[in-house]
Amino acid sequence: MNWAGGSMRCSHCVLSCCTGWLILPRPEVATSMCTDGDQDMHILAINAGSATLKFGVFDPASAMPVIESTIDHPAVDAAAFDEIKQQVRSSGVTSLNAIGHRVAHGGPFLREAAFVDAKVEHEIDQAAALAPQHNPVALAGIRIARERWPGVRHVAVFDTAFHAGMPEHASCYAVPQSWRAVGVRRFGFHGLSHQSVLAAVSSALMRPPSELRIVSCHIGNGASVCAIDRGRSVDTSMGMTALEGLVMGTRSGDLDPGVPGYVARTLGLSLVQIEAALYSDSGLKALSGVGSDLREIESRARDGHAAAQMALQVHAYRVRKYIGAYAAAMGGCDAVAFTGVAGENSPTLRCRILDGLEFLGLHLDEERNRAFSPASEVSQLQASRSSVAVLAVRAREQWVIAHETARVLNGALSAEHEIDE
Ligand SMILES: Nc1ncnc2c1ncn2[C@@H]1O[C@H](COP(=O)(O)OP(=O)(O)O)[C@@H](O)[C@H]1O
Ligand SMILES: CC(=O)OP(=O)(O)O
Ligand SMILES: [Mg+2]
Repeated sequence: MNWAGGSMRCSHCVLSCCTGWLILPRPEVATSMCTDGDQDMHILAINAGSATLKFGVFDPASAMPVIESTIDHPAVDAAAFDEIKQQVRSSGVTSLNAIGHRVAHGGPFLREAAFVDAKVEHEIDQAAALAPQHNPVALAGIRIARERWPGVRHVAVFDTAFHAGMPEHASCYAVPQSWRAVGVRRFGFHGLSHQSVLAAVSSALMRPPSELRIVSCHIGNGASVCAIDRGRSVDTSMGMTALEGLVMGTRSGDLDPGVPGYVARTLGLSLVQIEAALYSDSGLKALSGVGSDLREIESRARDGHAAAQMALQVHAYRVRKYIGAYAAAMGGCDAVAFTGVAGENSPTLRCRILDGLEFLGLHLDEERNRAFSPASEVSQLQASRSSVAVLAVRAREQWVIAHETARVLNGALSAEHEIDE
């Protein structure tokens, strides 16, 4: 295997021209060719989201997972890890080189993937107030995994890292200096997903990241849009917390900052109650009245359920506004990409969102849109007359976690090697 400069390089992988960026091996050539005779490496990647727990075992030299699976509830507990361990065992993997954990918020100091030690654990814990639905769960996962696989190294991989270089005009809130001094600023999330969209779009369009202005839309239970300008996140819809931006399964997204004060005074709600309502009882769940699952809401809307139809319109309108705003932020847009479980699986969602963006030169091909299956990894969905590419991309967060974990592991191994010499 070719490891250079602490990041993975392989002559058979796509995007090898884009040194320094995530390189996704093409499935048809990656398996075995990239290993160059070295022993297989097995990395378990764990991605605890707000609605689902996804995991996979990867050999970082291969695009194909050894196993990849989703547990359809967000609980990260002993039972979930029994299930993971059992699936790892039945896949034939007998030992793991490392375990990578997705951690949503790295706080102000953790700007890249790192081994989990006491200091890193402390920072993840400190950032829990900024990601209350995610960081405590990730920490719980790290602690259970440490018990289940003693002796294996654990790496934390952060959603916020991809946005760490966001320009100040996008990361800054216009609030008093004393607030900014205690860390009130925008961070952004879903970085692993947006990072893999960048690689997939670049590969599909056969253009390097340095030539592309991409609006990446990650839509699952949590959802965010990212403006990726020539390889760099220059803005994203989530901010200091994962509450800002799009309408989500149970989260409100953007809100007039005057609302919390108003409902506190008129409804007598405490800050804790307001926060809980904005995280867990808002979004599609509040608007539709039939729960937070987009599949169910789309089905009810088809049957004429008025609140479900309204919820879908508000949801799509918010995404559409961000696409327009980010095209303006980047001075144009070459590609709009959809990823995340809902973004990949729902052609009607993509259609609703893009309806009205023809002024950008963006035209969807209905047939291609309907035909996309996440099994095909990435597909172009634009009509031939469209000057903006439209893509659906299978989210590869677990793969990015494994890739980053391997990078940290190999960095440490080569440092140990240098010391030995
Ligand atoms: N086929 C589908 N069509 C539309 N939405 C879907 C489909 N399958 C799942 N979803 C939505 O995706 C959500 C789960 O998204 P996911 O990205 O796994 O969640 P998380 O935010 O926990 O990472 C579900 O709650 C559901 O609303
Ligand atoms: C940050 C976030 O909302 O993540 P998820 O979509 O996995 O819940
Ligand atoms: Mg997720």
